Amino acid sequence: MSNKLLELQNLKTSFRIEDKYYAAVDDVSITVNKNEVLGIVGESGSGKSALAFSVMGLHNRAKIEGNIVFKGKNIANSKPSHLNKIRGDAMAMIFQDPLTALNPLMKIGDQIAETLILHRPNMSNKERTEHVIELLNMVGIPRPVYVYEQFPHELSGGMRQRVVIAIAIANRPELLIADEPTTALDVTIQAQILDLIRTLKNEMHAGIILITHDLGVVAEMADRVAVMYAGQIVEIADVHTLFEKSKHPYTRSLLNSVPAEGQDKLHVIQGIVPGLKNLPRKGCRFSHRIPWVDPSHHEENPELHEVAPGHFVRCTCYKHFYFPDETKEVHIHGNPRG
Ligand SMILES: Nc1ncnc2c1ncn2[C@@H]1O[C@H](COP(=O)(O)OP(=O)(O)OP(=O)(O)O)[C@@H](O)[C@H]1O
Repeated sequence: MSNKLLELQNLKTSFRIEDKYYAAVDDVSITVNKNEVLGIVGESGSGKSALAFSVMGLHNRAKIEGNIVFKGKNIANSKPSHLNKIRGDAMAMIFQDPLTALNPLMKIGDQIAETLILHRPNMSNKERTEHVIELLNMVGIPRPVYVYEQFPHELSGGMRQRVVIAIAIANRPELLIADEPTTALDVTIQAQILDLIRTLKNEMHAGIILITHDLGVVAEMADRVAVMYAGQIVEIADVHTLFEKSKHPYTRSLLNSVPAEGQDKLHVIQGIVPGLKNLPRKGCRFSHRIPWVDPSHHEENPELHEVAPGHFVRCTCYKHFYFPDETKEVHIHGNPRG
């Protein structure tokens, strides 16, 4: 039996700005397997959330092209009635900001019960209440019977995020998308929430897409990592390879901008991901951030190249990339850490 849970085939998500559509996710093809955490990293504006919302069918006015194959069925552009059956059931999402994800006027327990009423209508009231308490217990909320009756504003940020997770896992989703699930939390709470997500993978064997700009989180949690830049995947590999043998200049600059043990120098590449209207659509999208690399080293139509089994890199410029304060000779034959 196939282990494949989700397959994005040439996914393109475009938003209308004034009178034209601009792709925020541009020709992305990736797979998420059961019992696997796929990390998606990239700077703000690289298209991570647009990708997640596309999978969940949460874009109202975007144009979606390509296929989103979930458990063998293409759900791209499915009717809302069909998506409503899957969302919160076989597929669920943990949002970045628990305050906006929760209804401020509804008791915690009732908010969790709501998703059970929707997807498991045959559950008795008693069974449902018991299940909600069990879920609150599972996500590590102390005094669950008491918390059932509380409102979101009465809980701390970490506890609220646990409630959001309880809602997401209420129906034992097979695919869980976590979009920056710990960004709003302090470091100790962050570690607890990540532990919880790890437990979910181990106990429920779910496939998890973990979106973050925090490379430390990815290193700790992911099995495979996709690096996004300007709407495209620029590199994808298993987590070990990505951290030890990354090749794409963007990945290398992401890794090199974080202080690491034994590293005496940080290489920060200037600039930001351009806005949608100004995104370069031709050639290597990262080229304007690395102007010292000879233009002839970029491909005209950069493709993902499989440089080792399961390790893909976009644009052959990686072969010629070096940081300005390194010597060219050391790097021209590959990554010094590789
Ligand atoms: N509904 C929308 N309409 C128009 N443009 C949008 C819309 N949603 C996102 N965008 C644009 O699409 C691009 C990708 O945004 P997205 O939110 O997916 O990035 P991201 O990588 O998730 O960033 P962050 O880490 O800040 O959440 C950005 O340029 C953003 O401004």
